Amino acid sequence: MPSLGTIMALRGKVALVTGGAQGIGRAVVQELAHNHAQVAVVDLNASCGEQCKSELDSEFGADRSIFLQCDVSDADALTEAFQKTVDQFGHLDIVINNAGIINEKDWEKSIQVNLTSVIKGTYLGLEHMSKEYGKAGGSIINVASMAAFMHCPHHPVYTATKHGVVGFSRAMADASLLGDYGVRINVLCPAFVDTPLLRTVEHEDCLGKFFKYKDDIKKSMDHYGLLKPSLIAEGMMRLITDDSQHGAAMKITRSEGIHFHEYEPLSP
Ligand SMILES: NC(=O)C1=CN([C@@H]2O[C@H](COP(=O)(O)OP(=O)(O)OC[C@H]3O[C@@H](n4cnc5c(N)ncnc54)[C@H](O)[C@@H]3O)[C@@H](O)[C@H]2O)C=CC1
Ligand SMILES: CC/C=C\C[C@H](O)/C=C/C=C\C=C\C=C\C(=O)[C@@H](O)C/C=C\CCC(=O)O
Repeated sequence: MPSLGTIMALRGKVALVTGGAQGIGRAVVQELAHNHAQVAVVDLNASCGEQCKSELDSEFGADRSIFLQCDVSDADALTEAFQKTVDQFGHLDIVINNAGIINEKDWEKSIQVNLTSVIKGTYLGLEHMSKEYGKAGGSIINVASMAAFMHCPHHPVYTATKHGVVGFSRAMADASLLGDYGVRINVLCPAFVDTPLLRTVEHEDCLGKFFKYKDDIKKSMDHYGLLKPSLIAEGMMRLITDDSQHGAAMKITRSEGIHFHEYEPLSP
């Protein structure tokens, strides 16, 4: 049952979630709609996106969401998705750059989706929310991973992209303070989560030369355990609704639950 405070915080708010049709993004979309936000589901997968939209319409009504098929690595398409969201709902308050892949074979694609698109999505979010553009402010959450605090030998480029997402997000949080953007920027770092992404480690096309380590990855998953997408959505809602959170790196693990990485403070 959503808290009254959360509903009050999100009623009338507009959120854009990339990779919102499945997995973690789908759980976040569900929680946002459940708390009376309007949601733009941005995803490459048309069938999953249409299914997601149909489910949201049935539960919350057709005016609660839109589905926009988009490859986030296509900068023009992502720009158009942001604009269509504002055209549909009138404004934008929350951006969640969540879409991500594991592909150590086409590692350039991994960088495009996991890092370049997060940077572009952050800048697009600022164009539609930052006071530097005459907008009303908002919140951006970028999705990294616990891989950002480790050196995973089985997926090194994925690991690099997630390290990059953390570093970029915290740097932009500091820039937002210095520039008085009025936009809070945080990063969410889950451990292993039970989603379709984990199935990609079964495919040589995704792990490439590291495919021979797939059993080691499974041992890691067994060791650290799998989280439910709903717990990640719970952490996401805290970052969205807690105005004191800015420049935070939220970690979510089986061992520690929802907690934060300790850093030096941002610029005074
Ligand atoms: N599943 C896990 O164990 C963990 C996942 N993460 C991160 O969480 C985020 C979401 O991952 P999951 O929900 O697990 O994955 P998922 O594969 O279940 O869902 C990802 C969604 O993103 C979409 N997507 C992929 N490439 C896209 C593109 N180029 N343009 C638009 N949409 C695209 C997919 O169609 C899918 O609907 C990713 O950034 C991932 O790196 C972080 C830590 C752990
Ligand atoms: C093939 C990759 C599959 C999924 C992608 C996912 O993003 C990768 C996660 C990689 C590592 C997960 C590590 C989980 C760690 C924990 O659960 C912690 O309890 C303990 C480990 C280290 C703590 C390091 C720290 O907190 O700084």
